[in-house]
Amino acid sequence: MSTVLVASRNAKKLEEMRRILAEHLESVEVVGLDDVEPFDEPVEDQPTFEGNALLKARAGVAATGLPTIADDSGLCVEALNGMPGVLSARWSGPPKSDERNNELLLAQLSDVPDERRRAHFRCAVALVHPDGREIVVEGRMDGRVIREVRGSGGFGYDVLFVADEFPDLTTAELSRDAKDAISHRGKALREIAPLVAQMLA
Ligand SMILES: O=P(O)(O)OP(=O)(O)OP(=O)(O)OC[C@H]1O[C@@H](n2cnc3c(O)ncnc32)[C@H](O)[C@@H]1O
Ligand SMILES: [Mg+2]
Repeated sequence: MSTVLVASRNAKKLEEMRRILAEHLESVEVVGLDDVEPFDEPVEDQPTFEGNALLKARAGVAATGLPTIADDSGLCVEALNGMPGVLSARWSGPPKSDERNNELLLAQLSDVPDERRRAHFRCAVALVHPDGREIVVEGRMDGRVIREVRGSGGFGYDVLFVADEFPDLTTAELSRDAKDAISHRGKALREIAPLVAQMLA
């Protein structure tokens, strides 16, 4: 049985990653950052999701010697020219708070009419092997930002986001399976799962 490290500090994101990988990866043990010796995690200072995902995965490999998967993701709002984008996690400043991020986003969009509230989530998943091989895949989920928070599932901006596939529910109101089926993260991880199996074989 081979082992892969999933390098995320976001417990809810990690939970999504673990369950999607578990469904699509057999005989691979997935460990998290809490299961390995602590190490200095990199500042996510890259301009792209791909760049940050690679940074996090390479740091995991360097510190642990384990093949490492990392996700970098965010919400891109058309009326904000694609922001918060790679800055999504700390959009309202440190310390990271989903609640303050959502309040700020609502305030920024208060005068933006319904027809201009299009947005999409993006996610880059990087897989880095200690032998130097690297793969990055991306996923995307399209929808819009609503005017008040709704729902208690998911994390981050899910309470404000309605995906095109389920126009009456926020992604925080979807079942886990429904979110995974359409999410940026679900798409990227389902694409990378067979490549993880190949790389570890
Ligand atoms: O870097 P790690 O440790 O993995 O955890 P993080 O939360 O900092 O993750 P990112 O740097 O990739 O930032 C992603 C942010 O984008 C938002 N986000 C990403 N995917 C999301 C999703 O599925 N639902 C809601 N918000 C999401 C949310 O605010 C996240 O904190
Ligand atoms: Mg982060």
